[in-house]
Amino acid sequence: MSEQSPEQKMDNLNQTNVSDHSNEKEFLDQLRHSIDSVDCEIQTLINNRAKLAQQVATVKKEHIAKSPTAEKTNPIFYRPEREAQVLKAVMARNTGPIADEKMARLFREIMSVCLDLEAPQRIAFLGPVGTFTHAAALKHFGKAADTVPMTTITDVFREVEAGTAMYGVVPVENSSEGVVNHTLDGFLSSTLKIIGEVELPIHQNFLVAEHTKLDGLSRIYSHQQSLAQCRHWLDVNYPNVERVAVSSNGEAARRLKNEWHSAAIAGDVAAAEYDLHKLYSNIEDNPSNTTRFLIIGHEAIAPSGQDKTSIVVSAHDKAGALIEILKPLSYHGVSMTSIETRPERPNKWAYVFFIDMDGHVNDPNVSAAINDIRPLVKDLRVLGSYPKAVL
Ligand SMILES: O=C(O)C(=O)C[C@]1(C(=O)O)C=C[C@@H](O)C=C1
Repeated sequence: MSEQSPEQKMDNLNQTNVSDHSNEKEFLDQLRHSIDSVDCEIQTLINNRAKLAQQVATVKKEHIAKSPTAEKTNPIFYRPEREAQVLKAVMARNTGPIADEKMARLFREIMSVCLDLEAPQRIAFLGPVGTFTHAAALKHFGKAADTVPMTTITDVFREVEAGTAMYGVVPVENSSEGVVNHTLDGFLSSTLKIIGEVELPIHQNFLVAEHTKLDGLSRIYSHQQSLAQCRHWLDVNYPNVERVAVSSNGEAARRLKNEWHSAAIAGDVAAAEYDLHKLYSNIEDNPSNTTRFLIIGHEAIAPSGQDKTSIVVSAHDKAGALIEILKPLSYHGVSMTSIETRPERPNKWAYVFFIDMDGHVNDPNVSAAINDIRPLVKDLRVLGSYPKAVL
């Protein structure tokens, strides 16, 4: 009899049901044996994929070596547009039973390891360890990246500008709290580009340590914003326990190490990082609360097929200036996805507008709209075109 293909073996097992087997243990052994052989194949295939990524790395290095001396730079291994395409393709062809997004997360980690083989990536993020920005960095780059906490948003910009970190991750807006001014202002004094975005649903957990005495809780630590996001839940469940605002959720989680009478409110990454137990999950009053983060770096990113472009413009101080700026977008059929205003320091009463639009700066309608805006403003800078968040 000819050897069965892995697919045929799977079909046979799927068609058998437990009750057909007089010996349950025998069936379990058979299933586990099949899992072992599938694992073997997956492992070989992942290593094959990694070898291909290593070859891609060689091509990238050779390309730089062949370029004229004046243009010689370090090869760029991280390609966000390609990663976005890979993840979208994974989701599009997925047939289950694993959900599309969960399958894409598995591939996210495989690509993270492949990129690490090409060249380890050092990523600065607004720390400390265990914050939602840390979670965003891991979600975007995967766990193989070397993520390094920074104390302030300015430090993240500096670290990337200096080249000590290749990329940075900073929060830019929260669906209930609004924009993060420090991040927008960071772009006014930096030449760094936006090379990607991450959206993270903000889910809060009620965390305790192994040594916590639940009947003696006297303090709940968290960042002020997180305490506010869980106010109703706390009023119902712990109305008489003191709420203590600390500098970050990561710091709240860290404090439980030495205190038996305290709990913390923080996300999954903090729970894992400080080995805490999730007594209650998803305790936020608004379950659709989401934070958006930006990835900052030096390079311009090629189109992925589903991109966003961010610009910052410094408007003339005259009536109707903003209306004039927006007209070319509508004329060229470019859809604006957000606009934020910030004071243009040091000039008193002058403003800059941060505008996000659909499309890549290489798209003819986007570049035509930007070219038409230029003569209408004092200054215009394209902050970057980058793939829309996939996961
Ligand atoms: O396609 C590339 O340029 C690769 O380096 C390969 C690969 C991958 O593993 O698929 C790895 C890293 C890049 O960020 C994008 C994709």
